[in-house]
Amino acid sequence: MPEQSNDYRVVVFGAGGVGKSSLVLRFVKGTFRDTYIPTIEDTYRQVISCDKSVCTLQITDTTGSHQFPAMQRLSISKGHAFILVFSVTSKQSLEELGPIYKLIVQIKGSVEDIPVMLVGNKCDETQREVDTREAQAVAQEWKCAFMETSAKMNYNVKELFQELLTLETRRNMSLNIDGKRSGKQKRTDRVKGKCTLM
Ligand SMILES: Nc1nc2c(ncn2[C@@H]2O[C@H](COP(=O)(O)OP(=O)(O)OP(=O)(O)O)[C@@H](O)[C@H]2O)c(=O)[nH]1
Repeated sequence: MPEQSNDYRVVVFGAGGVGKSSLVLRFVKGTFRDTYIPTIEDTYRQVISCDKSVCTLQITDTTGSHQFPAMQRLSISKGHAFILVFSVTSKQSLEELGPIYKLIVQIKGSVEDIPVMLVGNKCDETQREVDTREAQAVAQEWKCAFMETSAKMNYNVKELFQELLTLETRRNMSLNIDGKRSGKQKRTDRVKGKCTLM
């Protein structure tokens, strides 16, 4: 799918089977499947309203299997916002996000300038390995937002993408107020004004 210059690019990372594709498919198509089909990489587009115009949310669902470091770096370089997904049923899936978070910081400089959401999916499951407080503590340490979701029950899915846009809107506003815009920040400044899902 060709990229367009006004695309706002969101990249979804996380270990295999945590529910990345399920979250994206629930959001974009409103569907959910119980069967597990591992993803190589898929990209979806969703039109969103930005102020008085529209722009496109481009969502890249990455593979949960081993992704080549060069591919990971490329996805991060091109991304404007990131969703880091783990499953609340797997502590290991939360731990596996550590290296990807560090790579984002390394490539982007700081996560304070870009919207990053830590997401605990499968919160409908009762057999938890990660409780909410534990995940909140990680999010605090990483200076990013946190949300629990269930792609299965359609819980907090739309809210997750809306929150990401709200973070971006706030970031733009604070940049406007400060009047400071470095070249790097300007590159990610794709959506303007108040952005909402259509
Ligand atoms: N209970 C529950 N199961 C879910 C949820 N989201 C996804 N699943 C199930 O978890 C399995 C894996 O979901 P996927 O969306 O394919 O996971 P993924 O992270 O995209 O996996 P990879 O493509 O390997 O990276 C599937 O069987 C889904 O039905 C959820 O919110 N709750």
